[in-house]
Amino acid sequence: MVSRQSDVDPAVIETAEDIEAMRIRGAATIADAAAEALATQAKRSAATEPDAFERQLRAAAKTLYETRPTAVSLPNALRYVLRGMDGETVSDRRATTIARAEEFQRELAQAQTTLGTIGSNRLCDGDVVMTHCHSTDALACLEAALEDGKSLEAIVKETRPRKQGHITARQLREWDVPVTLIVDNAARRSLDEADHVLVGADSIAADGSVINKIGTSGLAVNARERGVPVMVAAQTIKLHPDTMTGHTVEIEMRDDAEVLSEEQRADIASDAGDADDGLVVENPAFDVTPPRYVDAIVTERGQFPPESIVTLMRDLFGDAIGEPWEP
Ligand SMILES: O=C(COP(=O)(O)O)[C@H](O)[C@H](O)COP(=O)(O)O
Repeated sequence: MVSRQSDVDPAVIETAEDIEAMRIRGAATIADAAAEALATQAKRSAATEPDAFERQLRAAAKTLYETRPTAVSLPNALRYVLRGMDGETVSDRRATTIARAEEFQRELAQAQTTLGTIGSNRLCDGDVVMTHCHSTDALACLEAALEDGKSLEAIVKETRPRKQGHITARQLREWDVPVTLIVDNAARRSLDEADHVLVGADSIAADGSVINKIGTSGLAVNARERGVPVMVAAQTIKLHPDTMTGHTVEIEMRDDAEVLSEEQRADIASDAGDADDGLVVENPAFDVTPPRYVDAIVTERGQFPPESIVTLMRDLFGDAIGEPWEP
């Protein structure tokens, strides 16, 4: 539940609720919405003192941060925008925060385009690409390849329980790419038809592990067994700075109802009735793919073997990592 602090603008609360309920979803889209929300807070703040203004912005960042735990693009976006807040007056702080949020959004879009061009080089005319979930970074690679005149086909995993594969299929059909939609369990069988597995990421750890939609790790293991290369498309905003100091990435556990409706539950537990506490639903939203199953991580800074991602992380983040809302 999104907490409602009195000094946080209703538009920020609404964005936080949309992220929590997955009306806004996908790591890059979440980051973009979070930056936008901080800009809105800055624009609408009625604070008359610079310190009060800053407190409001930090409270807004905390509200946004607490929505979903796994996509590091969210705290990275909040940190980036808040670091730009500067000046001795409210109006200076407002202007610098808004400018920084806009800069962030521009760079995010640019990074995705650049990454798409880099990733498209891995794809050849006539290739068949298997996708999982819906990733705008992964789609950017396909879009760039199509713009290059390559013809592609896609095998799109449905991606239970929320079926984000449908969003991917819709986008690919808009681009006129032939799509074969499969249930998740058909992936190993269909890998024989695929030239690449292409997925996005919510977070990438310092050791090159890829945290992405549940099912990615099984897909990657199967792909390795079938000899199909696994490509991860992820802007550097997906790199998780805390993991450099040994922290692990929290995997979001979502509501049972995404997996099992009340009606289905009652059907399974018909003999035991409502009191059946022997029926537990587990609904992890993400999993961790070890680096040895990933062939390349494609970022806007180039493509990397997963084991070398830590060097890029050090370049980008140094050692300065704190909670995003902390000065
Ligand atoms: O796992 C998901 C989305 O999960 P959810 O639907 O639970 O948010 C996507 O693969 C990544 O977020 C990358 O997406 P993008 O490349 O668009 O950042």
